[in-house]
Formats: sequence, structure tokens, C-alpha cells
Amino acid sequence: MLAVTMGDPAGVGGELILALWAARHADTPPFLMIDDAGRLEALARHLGLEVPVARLGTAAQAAEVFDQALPVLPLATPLAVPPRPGHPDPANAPAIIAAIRQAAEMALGGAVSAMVTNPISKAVLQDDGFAHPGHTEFLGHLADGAGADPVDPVMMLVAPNLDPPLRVVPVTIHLPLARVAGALSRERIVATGRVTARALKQRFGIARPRLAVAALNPHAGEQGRLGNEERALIAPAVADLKAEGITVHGPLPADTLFHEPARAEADAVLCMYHDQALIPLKTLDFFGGVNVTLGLPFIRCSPDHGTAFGLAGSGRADPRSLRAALRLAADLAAQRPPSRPTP
Ligand SMILES: NC(=O)C1=CN([C@@H]2O[C@H](COP(=O)(O)OP(=O)(O)OC[C@H]3O[C@@H](n4cnc5c(N)ncnc54)[C@H](O)[C@@H]3O)[C@@H](O)[C@H]2O)C=CC1
Ligand SMILES: NCC(=O)COP(=O)(O)O
Repeated sequence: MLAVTMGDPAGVGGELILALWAARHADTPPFLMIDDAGRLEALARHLGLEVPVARLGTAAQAAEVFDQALPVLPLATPLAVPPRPGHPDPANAPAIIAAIRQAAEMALGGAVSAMVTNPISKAVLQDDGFAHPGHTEFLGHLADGAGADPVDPVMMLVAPNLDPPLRVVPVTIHLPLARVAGALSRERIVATGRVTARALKQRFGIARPRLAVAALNPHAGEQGRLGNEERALIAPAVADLKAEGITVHGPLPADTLFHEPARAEADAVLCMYHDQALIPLKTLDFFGGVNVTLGLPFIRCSPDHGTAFGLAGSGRADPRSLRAALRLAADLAAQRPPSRPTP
């Protein structure tokens, strides 16, 4: 059983999950929602979807009811104001954060096999004082201290339906572009490569993962004429990873890393910043992309898109990326190779 968080209730998460439950078939693994049951019922009525809602007392009840009704566990912190699609309200931030915390606790404690998050607006949560840049960092914070090892969360986006599949890992995540070069370090690149290689082995079943490492600058720095990060940081980090026995190549010019033959050469591409990683993935398969947090002691996936406030309440948002996230979470939890959806 997967636990799915509410996300921002003014975003598209609720209607995507209603659509997926209404069209449930073998391709969509069973899940429970951590959400406000009344708001989901109202949303289903608004969209004309036949979705009975089952109010749960415990996660264990979800499996029995999933075929007949959408299982919903109540929010530990209730919504402060009725959500309005497309109009986020920071007053609901504590409920949004509580749902993420509940799912993480359930995944850590084994009450569910994995968690899947619906999109949040970082700005809306931060308007209410949320101190974390996104789920990735917040989940790392929640998981740190739960086990013996320190937690180093790493963001990976996966397009499992591409052939060959694409997996991209931004070394710096939620950071203004102007601060990227200063935030990069040999240690950060090595730590990210290490977590990625371990997760590819342990979670994705790739016995000898191959990493490609992107350069920061055009033409991989053109031998120092277009930037020195390649020589000062990235090449030494690649050497360190090689010394640890990891199969890794780089720094490689980023503009030629994502066409089909290049994708066949690597199981994951370490990128230096958010958009260097996410633009190729979302361009090649926006509706099949999944965000996975590596380095956690549990599995967390999410769709690759955000809250799409402009579509919220219209019923026009496409549920395929959320469905891909549910499927990948279930596959990773069952330790089986990622499956491809029926169209
Ligand atoms: N995992 C998460 O919680 C994520 C949250 N965000 C948040 O989302 C908010 C909005 O970010 P944007 O950059 O505008 O990205 P966005 O993904 O919400 O929207 C970008 C474009 O894609 C379209 N789109 C998004 N999802 C779609 C779907 N399911 N079907 C059809 N079209 C879809 C939107 O209508 C818009 O044109 C931000 O506040 C950001 O923090 C963004 C990415 C991931
Ligand atoms: N663009 C991806 C993104 O912002 C997702 O961040 P997170 O909330 O999964 O950390």
C-alpha cells in the first residue's frame, strides 16, 4: 500500500488522484490518500467524477476498501481554510506539511511500502515560515536520526518509459542560478555520486551502475578558457568516485549528453544544477517523468510537475506523471525492475 500526500489543495493533486482512482486498473497500484475527505468529495462532485470516499481509522484498512472507494486517512492538522482551486492560501501550509510528515512516518515505520507526494508550492509554504526548499530537503531532515547513518537526500528524476531510460541527478537543487558555481564542491559532487551509485544498485537493481558527470560550463570549460570548475572541482570529483570503484565518466559537455546514443552510455547523469537536469527530462517525457528521492531509508516518488495552479479545478490536468510515480514507487518497494505503462 502506498501513502499519497494531499499536496497543495489549491493545486491539481486532488483531481489527479480522483481521476486515477476512477480509472483504476491493473496499471495503478493501490494507494491511500492523506487528505481532507470532505474536500475530495466536493472536488469529485465539481468534476462530475463518481468517487466514493472511505474514511479510514488506520492505514491497514486501506487494502480492504480500495476496490470500492478511495481510502482517505485524515490530516493530523486540519485545513485552516476551505481550499479554492488555483488560489493557494499559506494558512493551509500546516496541513500540507503535516500530510508529508504523516506519510514519512508511515513509510519509516513500515505501515506503508512507500510514499508518493502531490505537488506543493514552495513559495506558499515558505510564506508561512516553512524552512525547507522542497520535499527532498524536508524528507532528509525528517529521516535524519531515524537510523544509524546520516541521511544525504539526493533528487533524481527518471523517465522510465524512454528507451534507453533517462535518469538525471542535480547536484545542487533548489538554488538561484547565480549561486550555483559557489555552491559546487568536489565533496558535494562525490557525495551525490556515491548516493546515486548506491541507489542504482540497491533500489534499481543495476549491478554495475555507470554515471556520466556533466560539466558546468559550455564545452566542458574549453580547457579553462570558458570556466575552471571542470578542472578545479568536477574532474577531481570524478577521479575520487573512480577511486571508490564507481564507473564514472566526465566532466562531459552537457549539451551532448541527452540524445539517444549518449543516454545509452550512462545509467544516470549527474548534473550541476536543477534546470541542467530537468529540462532534458521534461522535454523528452514530461508526462512520464518521476521524481525520486535517493538516500532516504524509505521510498519517495512524486510526479515531475508542480501544482499547475492554472489548471486546478478544470479536470484538464494530465494524471500520467502521477500514475508513473505510483507505479515506480510500487516497483521500487517490491524490488522489481520498473515497469512500463499501457498507454
Ligand atoms: N514536487 C513538487 O512538489 C513540485 C512543486 N513545484 C511547485 O509548483 C509550482 C508551480 O511551478 P511551475 O514551474 O509553474 O510548474 P508546473 O509543473 O506546476 O507547471 C508548468 C506548466 O506545466 C503544466 N502542467 C503541469 N502539470 C500538468 C499536468 N499534470 N497536466 C498538464 N499540464 C501540466 C502547467 O499548466 C504549466 O503550463 C511552484 O510553486 C513550484 O514550487 C514544481 C515542481 C515540483
Ligand atoms: N522541480 C522539481 C522540484 O522542485 C521538486 O522538488 P521536491 O519538492 O521534490 O524537493
